[in-house]
Amino acid sequence: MKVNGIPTRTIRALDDGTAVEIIDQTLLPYRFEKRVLSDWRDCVEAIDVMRVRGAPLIGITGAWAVVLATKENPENAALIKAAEQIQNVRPTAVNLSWAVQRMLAALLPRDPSLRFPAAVKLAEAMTQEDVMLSRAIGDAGYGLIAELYRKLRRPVNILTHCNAGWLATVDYGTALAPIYFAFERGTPVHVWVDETRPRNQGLLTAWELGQQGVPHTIIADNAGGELMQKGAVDMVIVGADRITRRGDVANKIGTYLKALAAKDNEIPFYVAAPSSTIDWKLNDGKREIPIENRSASEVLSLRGIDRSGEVATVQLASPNESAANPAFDVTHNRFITGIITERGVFFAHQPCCSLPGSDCKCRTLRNLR
Ligand SMILES: CSC[C@H]1O[C@H](OP(=O)(O)O)[C@H](O)[C@@H]1O
Repeated sequence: MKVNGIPTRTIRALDDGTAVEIIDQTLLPYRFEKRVLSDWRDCVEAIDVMRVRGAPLIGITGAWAVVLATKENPENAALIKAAEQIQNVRPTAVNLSWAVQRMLAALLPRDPSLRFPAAVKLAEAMTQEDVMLSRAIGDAGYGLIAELYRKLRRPVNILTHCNAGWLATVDYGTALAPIYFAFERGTPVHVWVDETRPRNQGLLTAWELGQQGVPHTIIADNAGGELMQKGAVDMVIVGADRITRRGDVANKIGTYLKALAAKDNEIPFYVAAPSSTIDWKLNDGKREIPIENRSASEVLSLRGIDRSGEVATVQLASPNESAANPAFDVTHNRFITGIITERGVFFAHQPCCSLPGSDCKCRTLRNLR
């Protein structure tokens, strides 16, 4: 997508893969600054403190971290040890472990002396693949927005939570991709943007939408239910960090509450994600998806800019307060209308799939496998 009119991606390789350049998202929306990472440990730090964030993007960053680890030492022991540290930085998004394991599976059978160029080639292919996946998700989701517009004959009001835009991927995004496609194709939309405490990724979403000229309004996380009850929300589209084979979805904390409110107000609730976000090993999301617990300080403080325009953190709570900070929650498939993937819109488990010997071809997730 564009930043000040210039096509920009969140990550790109430099110097034949011996370094990568990222956007430091801890400075957005106040400052747009890029950062060069030339050591795999810098990639680990960038994922941990969320200079890069968003399930697909941390996966791609993990892939490039494996490239840099291979550059440093392509021998099995060192590479496997580095990969272990890379994939364990953040546990909830399946994309990180998926990307690291995909790199290892391609590299370990090779002679160590040939691993670095192979790693660069695969990481580059995965980076391009992510862009294509986001575009396909945008196309698939656009149809849902266009269909709603045909019924409403007025701008479609879409609520989104956190940031699942191009900043969460290499380009285009997941939940925001259908919105960008609709806007670019002349279907009028307006986006309600949840601020998304405690890290306020909604400010990234607002910044992204503003850069593309998409109408939007920032709201407090707790305002979504009221807007839904007042008929101001026509659909919800959010991203995902991990989806189980029955369609339970882990996403940013607060997603579950929006899904409850949408169900109660009979508002379609869609999740947008590449099919690589589906963890086929898991079934019951609430029981099986690991939820990242982040530092209490993120809840007890707030990032912004001070009077001099410097990015600063201010203490919100009185000293010595304690806080719980689960970074994700899980929404059961019964609250999800559909999952927008690069291969079209799929649905959670349907009764027909349970019939003995059923080989139904309905668009349930299992037919995505
Ligand atoms: C396109 S997936 C983005 C997904 O990741 C975000 O989490 P975080 O900002 O902590 O990386 C959030 O869950 C988004 O929906």
